[in-house]
Amino acid sequence: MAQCTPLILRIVASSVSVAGQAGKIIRDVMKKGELGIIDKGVNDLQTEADRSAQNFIISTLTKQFPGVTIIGEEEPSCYEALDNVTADSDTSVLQATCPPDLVSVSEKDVVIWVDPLDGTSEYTKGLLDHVTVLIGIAVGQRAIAGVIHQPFHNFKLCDENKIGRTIWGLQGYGVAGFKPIPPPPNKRIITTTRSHFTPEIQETLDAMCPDELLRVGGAGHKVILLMEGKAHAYVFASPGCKRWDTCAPEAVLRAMGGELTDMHGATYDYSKDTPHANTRGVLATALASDHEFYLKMVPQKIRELLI
Ligand SMILES: Nc1ncnc2c1ncn2[C@@H]1O[C@H](COP(=O)(O)O)[C@@H](O)[C@H]1OP(=O)(O)O
Ligand SMILES: [Mg+2]
Ligand SMILES: [Mg+2]
Ligand SMILES: [Mg+2]
Repeated sequence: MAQCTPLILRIVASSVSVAGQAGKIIRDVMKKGELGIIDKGVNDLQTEADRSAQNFIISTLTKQFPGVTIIGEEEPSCYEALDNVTADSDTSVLQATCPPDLVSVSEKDVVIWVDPLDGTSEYTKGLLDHVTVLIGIAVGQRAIAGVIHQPFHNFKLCDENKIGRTIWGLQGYGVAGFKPIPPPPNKRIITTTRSHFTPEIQETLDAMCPDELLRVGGAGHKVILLMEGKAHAYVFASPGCKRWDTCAPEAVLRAMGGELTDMHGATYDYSKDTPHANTRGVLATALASDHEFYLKMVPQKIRELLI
């Protein structure tokens, strides 16, 4: 790969390739049927697919970008250096024009947030469309690029070449791998958690009076629903999500023209020493111009709880 290609494009190109390969690891574990489920806490599972996919992603990216900080969801005990990893890059990303303000970013400025398998609870239940691989790229405090790979997209076609899709986005460039569709006007469709529902989420949704509610798993999957025009807003008035759940979705959504913030309207910090928990919840909208409208409907009591 030409070293004159800006670092940020090289990281996105490698992340696109690595996410697709991690998706195959996730499908192979499901095919084998031995999920190796471990309980990490309350309503918080890990499987062999989470472990193996993270090991592969971090081994590969570390080898290519040794000066970049990489933070993954699963514990470092799951990470072993793999000698035989292939260091591919997606050539279409390398051909993209780098936004001028990102041309001279260096390795020490970058943090990569890895969620090797988002939607683990749904994965263990066979709700395979809800699963994504998330690789988010931050420069300083800001999520500026992201890759969302959906390993079981078109799974029913049974043709290995047509299974899975990868969407990537870069601030100042836009999104690729997918043609975004605007949500229907004059409607209020909200997507929220399937497996981490709480009375506070219910109270927030009641205040927002949606025409339709889509309860599905995964932060990546819900942002895909926003991009597909199937929902207007993603509402999670609860503290369970972490930075690796939102870094890639936030960057991709914003590159499309949407927005993702906490429930107070502030952006999360993605620098390397930041806390991992998204304690102030998540609010995402397909159209950034709608964001304020949804923010205003969050009950004061819920805002005070999410600090
Ligand atoms: N209470 C929680 N504990 C652990 N992870 C959570 C919790 N709430 C949300 N998450 C993470 O955020 C994602 C989106 O949440 P939800 O599907 O409930 O809307 C989940 O798939 C899970 O990521 P992961 O599957 O990677 O562990
Ligand atoms: Mg998890
Ligand atoms: Mg996750
Ligand atoms: Mg995960």
